Amino acid sequence: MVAQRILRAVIMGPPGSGKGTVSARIVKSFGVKHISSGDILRANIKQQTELGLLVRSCMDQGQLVPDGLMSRLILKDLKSMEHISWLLDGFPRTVSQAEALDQAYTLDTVINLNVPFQTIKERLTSRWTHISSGRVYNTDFNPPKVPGFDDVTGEPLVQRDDDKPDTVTQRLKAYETQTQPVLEFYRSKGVLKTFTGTETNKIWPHVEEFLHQRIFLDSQRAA
Ligand SMILES: Nc1nc2c(ncn2[C@@H]2O[C@H](COP(=O)(O)OP(=O)(O)O)[C@@H](O)[C@H]2O)c(=O)[nH]1
Ligand SMILES: Nc1ncnc2c1ncn2[C@@H]1O[C@H](COP(=O)(O)OP(=O)(O)O)[C@@H](O)[C@H]1O
Repeated sequence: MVAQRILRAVIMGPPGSGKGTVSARIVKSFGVKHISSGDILRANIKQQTELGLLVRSCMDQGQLVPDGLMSRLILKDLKSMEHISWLLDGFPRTVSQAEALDQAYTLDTVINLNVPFQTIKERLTSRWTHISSGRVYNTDFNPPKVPGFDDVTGEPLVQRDDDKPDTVTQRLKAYETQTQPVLEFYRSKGVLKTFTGTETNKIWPHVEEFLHQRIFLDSQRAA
């Protein structure tokens, strides 16, 4: 099913909560454009752009990239997508970023994946990533068909530098102090929808059902 109207959505949750995995399913079911801030930054690092050189050390240390830079980057991208439904993943991550987004767009919904930190730590150390597409695998949960290689391109997979246990701890701290307040920001606007669990396969049917209803209700209202 393709969304009947332009959908403006954000997916949130701690690092490793399954944002990328759930986003891929949303793209497949609803035909929206997935915009992942982490994928955009990693592509810049890989291509050794000026931006890539600037953000590399922040990311390696599990710290957030400065707000102004991040907001300019994402809002510029969104400008070229006025008539496209999108799902933002990894942005906003601070209240300042949420305010910058709020000044430019009204969101339909914010999907929040609430997964315990202990579950996350185990997942991230076994995450394998195809950097240029953002596709993620996991040695237990969704292993690639050929170990170490991407299913679609056959290119090698890598373990992200920031998925090392120490850096994961740093990223979870950054999430608690800087990103959790964003949940309150969206709760007060009435757009936050939280899904709690430890397994993506159990969370996903609820997300899918919610989005079906959301899109259906909105298109009825617009009619
Ligand atoms: N064991 C397990 N791993 C999962 C589950 N859902 C996602 N993963 C894996 O956990 C890691 C983090 O998921 P990802 O979607 O990249 O999370 P993000 O950091 O929030 O975008 C990846 O290696 C996924 O393949 C799950 O339900 N169980
Ligand atoms: N909106 C953002 N603001 C600041 N830094 C960001 C943002 N998005 C991504 N980053 C940087 O990129 C890193 C990786 O982000 P991401 O790929 O979204 O990780 P994960 O999905 O595992 O949480 C973050 O730890 C941070 O350094």
